[in-house]
Amino acid sequence: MECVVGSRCWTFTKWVPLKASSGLSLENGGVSVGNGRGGGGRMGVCGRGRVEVGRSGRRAVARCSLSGNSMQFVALHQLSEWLSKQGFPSQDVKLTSFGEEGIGLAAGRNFKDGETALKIPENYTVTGVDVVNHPVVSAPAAGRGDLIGLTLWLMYERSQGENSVWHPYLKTFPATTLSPLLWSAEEQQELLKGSPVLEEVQQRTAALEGEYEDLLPFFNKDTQTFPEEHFSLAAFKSAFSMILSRALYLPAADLFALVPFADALNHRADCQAYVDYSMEDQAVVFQVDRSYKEGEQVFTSYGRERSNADFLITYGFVDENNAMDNLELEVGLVAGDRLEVLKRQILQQSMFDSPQSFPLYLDRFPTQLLTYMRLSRLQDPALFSKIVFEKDIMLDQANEYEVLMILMGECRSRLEKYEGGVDDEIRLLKNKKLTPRERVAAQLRLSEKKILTSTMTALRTRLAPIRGIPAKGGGLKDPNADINEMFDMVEQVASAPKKFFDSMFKK
Ligand SMILES: C[S@@+](CC[C@H](N)C(=O)[O-])C[C@H]1O[C@@H](n2cnc3c(N)ncnc32)[C@H](O)[C@@H]1O
Repeated sequence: MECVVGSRCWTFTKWVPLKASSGLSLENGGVSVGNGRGGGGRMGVCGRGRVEVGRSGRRAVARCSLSGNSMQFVALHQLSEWLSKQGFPSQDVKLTSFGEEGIGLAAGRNFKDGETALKIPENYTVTGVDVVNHPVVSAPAAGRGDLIGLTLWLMYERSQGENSVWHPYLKTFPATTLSPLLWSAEEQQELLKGSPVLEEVQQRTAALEGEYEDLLPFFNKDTQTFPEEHFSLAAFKSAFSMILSRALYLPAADLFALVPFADALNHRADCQAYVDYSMEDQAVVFQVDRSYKEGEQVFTSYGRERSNADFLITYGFVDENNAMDNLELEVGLVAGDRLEVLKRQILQQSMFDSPQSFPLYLDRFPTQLLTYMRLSRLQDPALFSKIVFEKDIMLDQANEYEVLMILMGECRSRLEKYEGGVDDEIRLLKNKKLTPRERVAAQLRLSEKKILTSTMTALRTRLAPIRGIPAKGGGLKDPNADINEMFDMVEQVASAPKKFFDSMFKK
């Protein structure tokens, strides 16, 4: 079977014949397939019914009670056994339970930076090709995206229970994810109140429900093949969020794939290594980007430029160490500006639009955002020549003051949409009784509020000398006394910024 994806072609020899076990080993809480090289490292069974997984590198790995996790433990064992029988090649990593992050991969030996930790032949993966060739789901999946195709595949294979050839693999998937796509409308409203992600979650939920509506005629036509129990809206959403969190996008093949072992890799913010397809090896491969000691959890990156909102929707977690976490700020030219045509030309030359989005990070925002705003508020065409998007050049003080105050007003009005401030979220997160959904939502709100408050601090620092706020060792004369009063009002009065700047910020 051939699958042509652009210029890249993936040829599949589907499902390999059963082979004798190539040496399954089940070691001290970690499960590996193959020759079992590596031993148990620092992991060890401690006492009756407890698997202690000790400190693993930089991360403390949770202790897991065998009684609590025994089903998962057995499932991992069965997966390894099954893969071995299928001739799945030996890997130098072990499927292991890692507490909060769920199952992950532990190094089965010491790794040096750049070494290959995973090489999984393509015939052990599930992709769009399997969906197209599937006797049941190929029809409803036709013309839909890869993710929906894989969702239908998962729903069907799940509905087959132990009769599915994939049962040992599917059994190791977590029961659910914390993606807000699975929350009720009320939970979305309540837990994401104030966050810009709420609208996105609502839109995506509606799109998902629309997709299901579209599929219903297929399901209703043959309720024996598609029983309500396994093909309900809830089952569809659950399968979709599972695929969203597990299917790996393989850039070199330009497709999504379910890949045993590789889809157990957890994300770490400072990691750059990612899973990809190797044409040469006809396999899915993963090279580590640092050294690991045997037993340490091996990490991947789920994407370097992704916000926490994106992580929450896709994977159901918020990464507190995400240096690329950001909030988008959309700005535009002022409607009715007499210099609009000229300004538009200047924007176009630098490949900017109106409206245009810019990211606000915890510790920075782009110089281009300030330049854009300076241009948008400028009324003296003689200063146009000073506009350089990559450089932080103040055009004149009044313009600078206006721009900084507009940004300040926008941050303030966005903060006011949430309930409580940063401290309230920190306090809330100390409450051990929070549900997992409440916890991830509070983590997200906290990360967003922090971005807004730190942006406001940065703006105040820029504003201080312009406003004539005394610096250490001497007073500054206020050069903007005449407009100060007006902007003070803008910063203080909650409703004023919105009214005043509505034309600037396109919602
Ligand atoms: C591709 S799967 C990885 C395997 C998964 N841990 C499991 O138990 O099957 C992605 C899921 O792992 C979890 N995960 C991965 N990285 C994480 C992290 N840094 N923090 C919290 N959860 C993480 C999330 O639940 C996410 O939806």
